[in-house]
Amino acid sequence: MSAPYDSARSPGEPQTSAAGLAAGLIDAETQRREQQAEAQKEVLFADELLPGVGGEHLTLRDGLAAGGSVTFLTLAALATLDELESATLGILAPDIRDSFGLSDAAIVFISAAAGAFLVLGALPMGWLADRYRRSRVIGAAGVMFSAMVLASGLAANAFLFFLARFGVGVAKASNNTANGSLLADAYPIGVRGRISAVTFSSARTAGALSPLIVAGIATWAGGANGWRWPFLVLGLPTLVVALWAFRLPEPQRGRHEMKSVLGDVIEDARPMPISVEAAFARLMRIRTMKTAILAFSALGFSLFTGSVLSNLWADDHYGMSTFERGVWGSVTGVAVLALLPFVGPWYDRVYHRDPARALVMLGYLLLPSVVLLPLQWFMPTGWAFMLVGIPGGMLSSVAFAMTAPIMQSVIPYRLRGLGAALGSLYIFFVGATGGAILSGLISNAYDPRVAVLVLGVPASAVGGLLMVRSASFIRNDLSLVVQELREELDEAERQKEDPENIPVLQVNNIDFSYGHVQVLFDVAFDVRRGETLALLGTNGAGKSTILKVVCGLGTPSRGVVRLGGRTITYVAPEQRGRYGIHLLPGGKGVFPDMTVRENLEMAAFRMRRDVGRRDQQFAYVLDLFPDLAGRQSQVAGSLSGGQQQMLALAMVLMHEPEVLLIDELSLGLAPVVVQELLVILERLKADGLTMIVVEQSLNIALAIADRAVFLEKGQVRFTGPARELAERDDLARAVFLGREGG
Ligand SMILES: Nc1ncnc2c1ncn2[C@@H]1O[C@H](COP(=O)(O)OP(=O)(O)OP(=O)(O)O)[C@@H](O)[C@H]1O
Repeated sequence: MSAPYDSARSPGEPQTSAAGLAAGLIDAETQRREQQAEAQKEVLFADELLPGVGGEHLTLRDGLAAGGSVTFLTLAALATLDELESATLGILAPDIRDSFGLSDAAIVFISAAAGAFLVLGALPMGWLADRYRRSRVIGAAGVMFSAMVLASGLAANAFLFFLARFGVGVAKASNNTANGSLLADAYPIGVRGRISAVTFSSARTAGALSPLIVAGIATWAGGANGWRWPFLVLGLPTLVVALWAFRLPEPQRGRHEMKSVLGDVIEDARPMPISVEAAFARLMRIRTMKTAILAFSALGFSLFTGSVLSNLWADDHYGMSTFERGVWGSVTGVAVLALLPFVGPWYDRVYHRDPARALVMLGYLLLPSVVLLPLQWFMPTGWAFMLVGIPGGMLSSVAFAMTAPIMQSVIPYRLRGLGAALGSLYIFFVGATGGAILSGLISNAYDPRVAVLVLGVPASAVGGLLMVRSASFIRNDLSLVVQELREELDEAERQKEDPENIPVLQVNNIDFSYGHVQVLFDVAFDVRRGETLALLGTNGAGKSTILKVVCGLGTPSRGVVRLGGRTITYVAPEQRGRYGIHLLPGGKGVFPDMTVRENLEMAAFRMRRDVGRRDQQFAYVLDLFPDLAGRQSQVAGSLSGGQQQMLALAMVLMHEPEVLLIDELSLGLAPVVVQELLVILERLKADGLTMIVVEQSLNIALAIADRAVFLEKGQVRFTGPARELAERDDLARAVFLGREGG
């Protein structure tokens, strides 16, 4: 790779001075930034074309009817039953400690780790939710939850108890990921706020009742083993609901977005598996999502530790009794529950008119705490302290309840499970864990009040302001959702009209960035079966980057890659390899200390179980490269540059590629070697192989390519027959200049 080349200068005016070169580079970078700023500003569609915006306002009843209320009731029941046992570890800690002969530190460790397990489970659950029938994932997670809760009650020793709690945490992670994803596809966009509010209320109520129920069952059972009974009693109902969940219908992914934007639902009968890495790379490019996650992570610093710190302060500073603090906790809990029935419908109404406004309003719900917190913590009496604390707590909690609907609207529908997992990782690991550690340290060094003032107040301010800021991105992010859906519809229609003529590879509307630097802008081209396409362009134009995007080594921030009509944008590189996309990278691509034969055997590793096919492929490759056939025992590092390039090509061919991507075929090779390589490529072409060849030399490209794509500064400037490019003086000259300059 090399720095951008100033293609505007003519061959007669070489820029020899360092200052001239620097000026050229600064110029090129300024142009790129302008291009990037322009691309990011772009809001492509009017508000009423965005998913879930405009049109008729839906009642909750109509919304639920659209997806059948069974799904909602089952998932709300699961979330609620999960919460019913949430107080077990807290309430029963002394009994469990005595029963297993543990120290205080050990039981505290098990309780704290149980929270972390929930976060650990988010990733696998999200991954499963994006790949498989969600009803099965939810059913299996429910059965696992139930079994693990029962196992907690039956555990014979502390280690088994710990393992059971690990299972409970992991299984519970399905609530945020798989359940959320299923709800989003089961019910229309217009009721997401209300659905989330009702589920949240129901789970919160169960959470509030949990201590009472757990303590009640343990007391009723009595004795040294009384602590085991709450687990045994509360584990069973989940099993019944989980078995029922297996039967829930599986709605098509993204159907409500499709209906809202396209008025129609497109079937994707054979969706490709999604890689976690690509999904995360794509998700972190959704600016609304990124900012909202950061907002809630910041807020986590005050949200998760607020209650503990307040209780400590109420006890130490105001001398409030446990009972008084209990009453206060319940009043705050009830106040949140009282507000939720209003906030769900309110969110849905505002979002329906203007999604950006919904985010601004959520940000505003978080900001009053900036004033209320300091006020609360300097109150003269305990009761005043409690009373002033209630409104801030209420507002933050209801804003938190609306995280799910926000995420569901901006995350691409194929990535909902992993998107929710990413959100959980940030919010709980950064917000909750980071908040807990810092609050603990500050609180120990000073007191809880200092911890809240130093941490809680800025966290609320940052959280609220980030939320308000996220509002400025949502139109753009939703526009991208619309654009992707429209592209899918166009493609579905094209495939229906002409099913015989689907390009083997499609690259559509691709934007790609390295960090914050965007280097591809709206790149699009097709490759037909058996065709050879040359990718040409100035240095640094983005040719190698396109190959990375096609073979999965880079995830685009926008756009689609398809293989044989199937979307592979988020498919892992090794999986793409299995589907037939292979890259021959520029530079040395062999193991220098191994012999030629060993190199080829490494490449044939995949076929180790199919000896017949392996031998056949060996024969094919050795026939193509007779020079290598005679050097099989020679160490690869001792071959000439050209022979090494041939060996690298032979190794890629051992994988039986369907689409072969070749980066810089002729780089650093003598013309005579390049000629030999061209003869081989001709033969591969005759054998029907589809190829994309990145080339600096126009002559070489013209010699092998049927069609050419010319790139400049990350944009396609020309697509057409290769010989037409040769006639385009302006572009052809840039390639030659690039060659000279590179
Ligand atoms: N890993 C990377 N991190 C950051 N920037 C990168 C990275 N790789 C490439 N770039 C930049 O991305 C732009 C496109 O690079 P790319 O290698 O795709 O261009 P190219 O057309 O293949 O050029 P060349 O023929 O010089 O290799 C260039 O500005 C380059 O500096």
